[in-house]
Amino acid sequence: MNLSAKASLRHITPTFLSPVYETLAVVGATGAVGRIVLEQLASRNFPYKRLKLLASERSVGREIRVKDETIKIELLAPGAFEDVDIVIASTPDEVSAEFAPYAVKEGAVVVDESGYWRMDPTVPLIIPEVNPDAVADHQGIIASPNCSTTQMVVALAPLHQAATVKRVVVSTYQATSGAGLAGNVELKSSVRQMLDGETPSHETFQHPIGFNLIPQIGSEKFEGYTSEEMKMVYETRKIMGDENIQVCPTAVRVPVTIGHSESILVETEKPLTAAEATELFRAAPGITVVDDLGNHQYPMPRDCDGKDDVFVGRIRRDISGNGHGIAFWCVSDNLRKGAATNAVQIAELLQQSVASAG
Ligand SMILES: NC(=O)C1=CN([C@@H]2O[C@H](COP(=O)(O)OP(=O)(O)OC[C@H]3O[C@@H](n4cnc5c(N)ncnc54)[C@H](OP(=O)(O)O)[C@@H]3O)[C@@H](O)[C@H]2O)C=CC1
Ligand SMILES: N[C@@H](CC(=O)OP(=O)(O)O)C(=O)O
Repeated sequence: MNLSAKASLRHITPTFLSPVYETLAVVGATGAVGRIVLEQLASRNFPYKRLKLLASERSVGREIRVKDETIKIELLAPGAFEDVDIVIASTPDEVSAEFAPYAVKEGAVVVDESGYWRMDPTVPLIIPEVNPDAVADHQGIIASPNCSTTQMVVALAPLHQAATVKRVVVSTYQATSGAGLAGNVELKSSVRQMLDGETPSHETFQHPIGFNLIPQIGSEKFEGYTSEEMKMVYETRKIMGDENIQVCPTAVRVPVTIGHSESILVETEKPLTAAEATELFRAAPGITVVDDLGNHQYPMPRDCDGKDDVFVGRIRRDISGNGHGIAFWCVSDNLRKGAATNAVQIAELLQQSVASAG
């Protein structure tokens, strides 16, 4: 797909679509990502005739207001998808592993935010700005990538298309909401306990997160890299369709509630100047460039909270390398482009592919 075709994706809104999928189910509707999915469905005017909300037995019967409708949460269980066409799911991996197969058997297509299905060879892993055509290959389940991977790949895609990405060194600064609703609760209580002179407790994170940085996200996975870091390696190659891309990640949890930040050094086969890279970022869908160091302008998590784009700044040449490196900083709202927005955009692509096939 060329950049101008991709640029048109920026303008995709489903408002012109009729609801080819009539019943939409949002699974995990009570969670950090699920809540934003509901917000996105309303703000993007996603077409459906009926909306069903599902979660665990802890939430059954709770009422959630979506647009001008009040909807009761139902139990996620076999049989729940008999009348459902499309599902947007944000549940823990093990929940997704169990329910997605029966949802597909019951006739639904599942867009899944969890990590469970992403590397399954039968499951497309999609960022609509990067590999929208892969949606046609689905066999019932489509995966949305890891949040740190998504924002990095949105930024790398235009550079890859113009100059072929060979190697990436990335350090992440990941918000506590990456660990779900419990993550932000723990950040606030940790800060409060420390300000009160108490010993901070911790459960969601490996260490107290208040006034701290934790260089571990996920569990130990491969040669000293964590599961979160290896997702950035494997998922990047799958989405970009290039097994030769080398990624060296360090993932760090920081005491910020919303917005993952990344410091990225990318080496390309064809050399790029900082000005050329900046132009490529500016022309790419889903990216906003904020880059004026002299006037203290660069992306920061507080400014990206609630926004759908990936924000890129501090774009500069790698002064340590051989002219093939570009360094930059990128930030996105992990609950939006890193999760809910990307999933809703995938569902929009599905609507369009079904509408144009029919
Ligand atoms: N937070 C982020 O930045 C990102 C998250 N993701 C992925 O999205 C998924 C959800 O994450 P997040 O929203 O942060 O997590 P939360 O913990 O905030 O929410 C989890 C949701 O899953 C539901 N759930 C949990 N167990 C069950 C069960 N047994 N049956 C039915 N529903 C269940 C919960 O329902 P209930 O309220 O009833 O317990 C809740 O709605 C995870 O797979 C995560 O890896 C992906 C990208 C980014
Ligand atoms: N693990 C990420 C968020 C996330 O949920 O990722 P995944 O969907 O790959 O488990 C974080 O904690 O910031």
